[in-house]
Amino acid sequence: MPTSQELTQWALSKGLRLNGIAAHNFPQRGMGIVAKKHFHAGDVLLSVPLSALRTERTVPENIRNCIKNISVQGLLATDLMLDTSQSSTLWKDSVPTKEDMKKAIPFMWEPMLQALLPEAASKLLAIQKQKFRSDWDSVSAALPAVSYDDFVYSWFIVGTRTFYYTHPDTQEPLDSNECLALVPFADYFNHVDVGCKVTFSSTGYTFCAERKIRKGEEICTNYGNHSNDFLLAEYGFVLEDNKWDEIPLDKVLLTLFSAKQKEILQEENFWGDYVLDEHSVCYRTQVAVRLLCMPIQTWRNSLESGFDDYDEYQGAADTILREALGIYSKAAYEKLEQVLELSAHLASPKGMLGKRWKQIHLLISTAIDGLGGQKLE
Ligand SMILES: C[S@@+](CC[C@H](N)C(=O)[O-])C[C@H]1O[C@@H](n2cnc3c(N)ncnc32)[C@H](O)[C@@H]1O
Repeated sequence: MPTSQELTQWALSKGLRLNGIAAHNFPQRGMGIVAKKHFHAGDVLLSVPLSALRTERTVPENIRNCIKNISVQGLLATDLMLDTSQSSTLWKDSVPTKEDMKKAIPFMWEPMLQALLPEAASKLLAIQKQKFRSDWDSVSAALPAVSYDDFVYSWFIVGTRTFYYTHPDTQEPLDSNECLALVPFADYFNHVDVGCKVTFSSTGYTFCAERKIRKGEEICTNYGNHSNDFLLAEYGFVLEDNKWDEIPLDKVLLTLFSAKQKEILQEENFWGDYVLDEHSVCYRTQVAVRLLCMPIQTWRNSLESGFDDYDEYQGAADTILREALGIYSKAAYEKLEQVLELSAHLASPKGMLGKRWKQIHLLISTAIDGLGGQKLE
């Protein structure tokens, strides 16, 4: 693993401007960025010129031309995998190893562990599998000597480290999933729910302090307002404190509605996408559940005038929610028990899955308590 000084020198040689920050190894999080001095809100921490980026256009033509129908992530991964240039060795040596990734990234887990993922993470995994399969088909057809294992590793190194990027010449981008760039050194920033300010312009990326930062503190960015299920599936970790966390409720709620009620909710655009966050169930959920306890015309009138949280139907709506959440809570508890039975040699996935199911169980229990229900085990 290169030293912090070596990485600083390497970054400077690529034209980056570091203002009192350095790469640093943090326990449980791998490489991150540390403040070497005090900062005030608004201070510039790091500037990265466009010339330092790895984008679709920096991939050598011989690679670009020989692979058909590949995503930008797949193309960057192929380039990274085949890159033996001296100038990127140091950065390549600083990113997590294949073994680290195998422990953290659910895509690389064995099916028995994948089956223990929460619903939202599992759905994301299914999408990844489809996207990866398509890229792998294209790469293996063009470059038959490439190893599957190496490509999976590179694909996730890219997936966990890219920033939103569009070339200055690009008009309106069609698909934001294809607007990607690797930003070496800046990709050492770890994630928090509210991170330092990142701006992208025609000259590159600028990272600024969003608050006072003390010397010695870790400085993080925000990869997006993601739930912990998203972070788990896409990045291989979950946050302890995450103001954006939420869990889907469709599985326990959709079955409660009759065909007629489903039709009404679909007509009014309130069918599905029900979620629970750390405060309460979402507005969509409240509206839909009211349909289960209100006369249809009263429900329609309320839809126009706005639902009053404390009207005469609140108690009935709470009872329905309490029962549905109770079922969810029991299922979460059973999953947690299954996770706790996993063998000790699976410590990393076991720890992460256990943490996530505990968080889910707590979210549900807190919501039930908020409805006046009994505290759950
Ligand atoms: C963009 S990289 C950040 C640098 C990375 N830590 C490294 O060692 O190179 C994203 C990866 O860092 C790790 N990471 C980022 N934020 C984290 C956090 N808050 N807690 C634990 N791991 C985190 C995850 O492994 C994630 O896939």
